[in-house]
Amino acid sequence: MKITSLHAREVLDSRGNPTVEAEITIDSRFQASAIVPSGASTGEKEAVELRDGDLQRYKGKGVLQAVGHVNGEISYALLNKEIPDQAALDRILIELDGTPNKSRLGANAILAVSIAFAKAMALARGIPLYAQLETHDTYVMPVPCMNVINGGRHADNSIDFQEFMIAPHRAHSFREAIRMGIETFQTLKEILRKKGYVTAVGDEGGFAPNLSSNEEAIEIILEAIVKAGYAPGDDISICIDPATSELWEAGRYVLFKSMKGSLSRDELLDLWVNWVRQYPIVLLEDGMAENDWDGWKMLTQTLGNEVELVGDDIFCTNPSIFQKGIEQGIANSILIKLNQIGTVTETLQTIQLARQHHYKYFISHRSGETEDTTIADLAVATCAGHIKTGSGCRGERIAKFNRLLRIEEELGHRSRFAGKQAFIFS
Ligand SMILES: C=C(OP(=O)(O)O)C(=O)O
Ligand SMILES: [Mg+2]
Repeated sequence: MKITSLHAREVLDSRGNPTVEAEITIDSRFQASAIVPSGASTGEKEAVELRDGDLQRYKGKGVLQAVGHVNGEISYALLNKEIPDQAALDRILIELDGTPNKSRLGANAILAVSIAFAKAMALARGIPLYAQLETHDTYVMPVPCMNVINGGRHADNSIDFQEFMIAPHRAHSFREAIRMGIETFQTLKEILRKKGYVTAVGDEGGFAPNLSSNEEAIEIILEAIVKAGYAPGDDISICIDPATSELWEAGRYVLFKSMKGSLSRDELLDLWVNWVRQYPIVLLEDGMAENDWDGWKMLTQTLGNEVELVGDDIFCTNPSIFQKGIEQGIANSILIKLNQIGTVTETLQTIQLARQHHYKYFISHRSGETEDTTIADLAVATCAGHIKTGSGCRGERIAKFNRLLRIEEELGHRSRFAGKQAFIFS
């Protein structure tokens, strides 16, 4: 296989910020493109997203340097060379960059090329992207964990915690799960409207009302589940990502939006214990901050046998940081975001590590997304069992749901819906 053309350009993500799109042609015939997403509540150890910093363009957020690296150095290294597979391509990109965090060429430049190559290889082999990423006889369709109430950095409202998701797990298929989730989402909208709350949405498409407390977010979602005709816990459970690294300040958790006060790690732990025992919560992501490893250990020791504890900011999809976390008994699940690490190969390595150590892995979008649907294929390819990709009213999130609906139809009897088993304690 030879890359016969490679071109990048600056396009926009769902927040209207520039991002990198790369277009690759293999053997002059197979052309594919990929666009990288972008986070807002990013982990400190994520691979570096290169931004121009030129305040005259897009308030410093342009990505022309990263685009230039694809069109210049990266093209020069790749064009017309024999590249047998993804691992070989990603090795060249990593070595060319030469830094531990992809800060020279930019993880946005590198990942766009890495994903576009995977797609072009799939075309060249005449197989779907999910089969190119991992080939199995049968696949697992993921439970869509739909973020129906947004807070934290993803919405200008009164809620401290970033994501309140519903997981419609008691379904026979992905198609049915989506219907259950959307019915609940639309019922939630009616309830919010009747209570006089705004029904405008946050970055990931969940509603962003000014609720009176963080608990009210859970209570109102439970009300919507019941009103939509489903049983909380049996049919639809709740997942939360409070994104607590954003709250961590001088050794305390500052709830700056709701109570203008702060909690110690023991107090925050108490809050999670109460919530997990009181509500049908099956998954808690980033329940402690990335720089609070002691808090994470306490959280895992206390709740690690009751609920899926997902590490996002603390692991950054990075196999060596994750390895350390495993050794220290932190979490029982890892969030997977391709752009936190910057290549397809390293993402798959991290997933492999999770499998070896019996951790769950949860595939995720970013709060700044695009029409690129690679994560839908990644979730199916790796039989991850669950995916979070927003809610039911923003095109860049719906694009992933629609891709999953098409994959399920295409696979027919070669797929089964994950159901509640997707979560570590079902
Ligand atoms: C998706 C998330 O948000 P962001 O993309 O802003 O990091 C997250 O924190 O899990
Ligand atoms: Mg998170």
